[in-house]
Amino acid sequence: MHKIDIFDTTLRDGEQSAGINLNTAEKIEIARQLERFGATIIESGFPAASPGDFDAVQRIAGMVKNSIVTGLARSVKGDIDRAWEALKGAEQPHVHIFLATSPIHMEHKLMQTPDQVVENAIESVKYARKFFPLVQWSAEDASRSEPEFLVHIIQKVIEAGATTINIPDTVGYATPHEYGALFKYIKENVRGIEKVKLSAHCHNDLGMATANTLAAIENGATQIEGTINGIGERAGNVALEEIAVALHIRKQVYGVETDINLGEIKRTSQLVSQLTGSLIQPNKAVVGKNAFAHESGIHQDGMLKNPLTYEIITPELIGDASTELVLGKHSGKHAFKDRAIKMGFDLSDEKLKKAFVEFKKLADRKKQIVEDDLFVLLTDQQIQDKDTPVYELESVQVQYGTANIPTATASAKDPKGEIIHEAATGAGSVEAIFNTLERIVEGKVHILDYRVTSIGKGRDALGEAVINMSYNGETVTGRDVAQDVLEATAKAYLNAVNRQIIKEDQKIPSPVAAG
Ligand SMILES: CC(=O)SCCNC(=O)CCNC(=O)[C@H](O)C(C)(C)COP(=O)(O)OP(=O)(O)OC[C@H]1O[C@@H](n2cnc3c(N)ncnc32)[C@H](O)[C@@H]1OP(=O)(O)O
Ligand SMILES: CC(C)C(=O)C(=O)O
Ligand SMILES: [Mg+2]
Repeated sequence: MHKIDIFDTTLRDGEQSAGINLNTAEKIEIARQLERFGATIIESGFPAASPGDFDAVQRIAGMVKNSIVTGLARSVKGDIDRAWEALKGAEQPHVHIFLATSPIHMEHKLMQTPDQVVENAIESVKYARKFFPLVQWSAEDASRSEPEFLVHIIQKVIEAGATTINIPDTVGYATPHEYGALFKYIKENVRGIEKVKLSAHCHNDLGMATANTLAAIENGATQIEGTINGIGERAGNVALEEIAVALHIRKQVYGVETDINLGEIKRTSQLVSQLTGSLIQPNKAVVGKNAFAHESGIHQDGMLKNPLTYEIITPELIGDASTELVLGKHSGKHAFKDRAIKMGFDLSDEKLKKAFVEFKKLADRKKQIVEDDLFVLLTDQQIQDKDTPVYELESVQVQYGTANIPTATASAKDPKGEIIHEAATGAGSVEAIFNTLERIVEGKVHILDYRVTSIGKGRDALGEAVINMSYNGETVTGRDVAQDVLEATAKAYLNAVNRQIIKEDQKIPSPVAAG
């Protein structure tokens, strides 16, 4: 099995994403992490682009020891001089020169003839080799270039001293078959190609960057370029974490290895996302929030019986937390029971079945079921399962008017079975209810959070109240639903108090401690 190099361009091509602008401190932090991640080469910027980029490249070059540090330069002396100034302090100074080779770029952008482009390329590479031991030359827009011209110019730049040849699919135009064939063609037709590194650089405009990069590897690429999380110009570059994991999981197919430390993937991805402000789509391969989340009952059942049924990558491989069985409306009873047990509940099969029916109803209403929701639901069954005496609301009434002090009266059965009537005022109707109920229940209540939401649409929508409170020093959540939000509020209040009473009585674990 032979090794291929990983060229990370998160700090150069990645930063070319609309809306991303990293300062030097941020670039340094990412570069340090890329070194831990195991990138062979870190492209840290474009020194001629701005004083800030120059500064970042210079500082990273002086700091990083375990990866080669490079900077980009156009095919002009001024850019190469600037790159040398920034990179001369690096352990192994490396420069990356690019020049477009496609008819459209040569004619309309560079406004040079193909012969002028060849001359220009030779001159720059020769000039760079006066300073740099390592010179990478990139044929920008290679995938839309004439293959014969590409072979000709590559031959010339190798003779001029280039140590790496890069064949970019600059605009993400190639298909895997075409891109692989281009590598094969270059390998077969350029003399001395085996003496230099041959690199792939793919963009994702047609969503084929990963497939194209793997096709290049199958056809002899010895270096691949990309970014963390696939950030970059337009639709981005190939995501390095996808390549690294694909090469690992399917090593029998590709037969190559890298120096990437797979266990650093998650940390690197999160750091890049955080510092660039570029969010990762939840279903992103390898690093998306849902990459190891299983939502449907059939999959969850399979996962519980044997994780290999639905998991080809373990989260541990990339330094992620563990697999998540997300409970939602597609979940089944196996996953529901597993979670209930993990949360410390010991319900009879019959009660579990009832709780599951309630859970399905709730899942239809709510986008996301959180641990608190499950806790409420399971404790409700536990309340019915065992019979710990609790509070029961008999009635609640509120007097409200803009000219009056809001006043609430309420009646509730206490755990001893006695009916208690109380009244209190408050700054508003809700506070009046809270104050009244606090007189009914024994113990100290402190409201931490209170939310009401409507369930359903239209004038007859139900109101759901969720109250998070501290009751006798313990944090507990209560929830209830009613046609009127004030009634839902009073019920949710007593629901929270009851839950705490039952927890204490039946030694139910608190939701925070539950797994
Ligand atoms: C495929 C890629 O990702 S390539 C890298 C792209 N990255 C960037 O452009 C980021 C940094 N760029 C910059 O800061 C600026 O564009 C600079 C400093 C490089 C140049 O700025 P300016 O001198 O103002 O030129 P501007 O960007 O408007 O135009 C680019 C010029 O470079 C020329 N050029 C483009 N590529 C090359 C090249 N590889 N070699 C030589 N010249 C080139 C263009 O033809 C154009 O020349 P012209 O001014 O004679 O028409
Ligand atoms: C500078 C070159 C290598 C590039 O980023 C591209 O062609 O996409
Ligand atoms: Mg690019």
